Amino acid sequence: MDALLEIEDLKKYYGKEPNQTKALNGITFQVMPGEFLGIMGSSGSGKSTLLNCIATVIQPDSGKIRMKGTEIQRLKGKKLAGYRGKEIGYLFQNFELLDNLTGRENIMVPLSIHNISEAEGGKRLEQLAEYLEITEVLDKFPSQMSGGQKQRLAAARALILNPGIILADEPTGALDSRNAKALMEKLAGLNRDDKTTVLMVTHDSNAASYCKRILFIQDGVIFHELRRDLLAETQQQFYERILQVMAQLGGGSANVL
Ligand SMILES: Nc1ncnc2c1ncn2[C@@H]1O[C@H](COP(=O)(O)OP(=O)(O)OP(=O)(O)O)[C@@H](O)[C@H]1O
Repeated sequence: MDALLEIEDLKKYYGKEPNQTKALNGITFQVMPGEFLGIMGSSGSGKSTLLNCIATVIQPDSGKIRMKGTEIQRLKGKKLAGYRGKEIGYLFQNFELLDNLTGRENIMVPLSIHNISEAEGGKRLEQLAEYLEITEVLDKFPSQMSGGQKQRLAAARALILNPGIILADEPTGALDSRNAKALMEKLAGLNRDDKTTVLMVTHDSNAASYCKRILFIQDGVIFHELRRDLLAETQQQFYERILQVMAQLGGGSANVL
């Protein structure tokens, strides 16, 4: 099977010597179609920089990012807009909903940007709303919703155009544990049943235990990988392995595992 997303020797340095930060210092990995991949690491390890490079929010200094074989740094104009809007769905920590639009209108934003009619997108909207349990807030404004409802609504917006991959940056960061669990169960369900590919950055070991594979990054490089044994390992056992790696993070990659 061909990889959906390929990251090859990605580097991004901020500032100049002697005060340079090597946020990404040669990161290489692949995301296969249907994967649920987590990226973990302590604060400042380069996680958001990585996601922002994939989302084309920032340009890496060197290395390659390929989506379905196409090098995204070469995309321009319509093709770049198509990649940003249709190939990736972005889920942010702080929801990033538009306060003066209703839930339904927020989910429709990507449709109108890409000139897709309400009739065409409406059916998927209703299905997503039902699955994500947000039907009752579709006509409310974000200020009238709970944090969990806002994030599930943001997930519907990220999914409305059926993107190749969901990029989630600390999606449970602003949620209490009950809402975090509800969101992760929905994302895991979409991954399992619809084969939605998810790449998620998180600090939260509980959220990470829903992933099938986790890359741990430290000082801009990958220093460890965990893969869940889906047949022999419970989610709780995987969670405990994640905690073991996290406990050693911050102690320097040389003495880990
Ligand atoms: N625009 C910038 N200018 C200078 N340094 C930056 C910039 N953005 C990030 N950095 C530095 O690059 C490193 C990686 O930052 P990044 O935000 O990618 O880490 P992170 O793992 O996402 O952290 P957190 O978990 O705290 O969000 C950090 O040392 C950070 O201070």
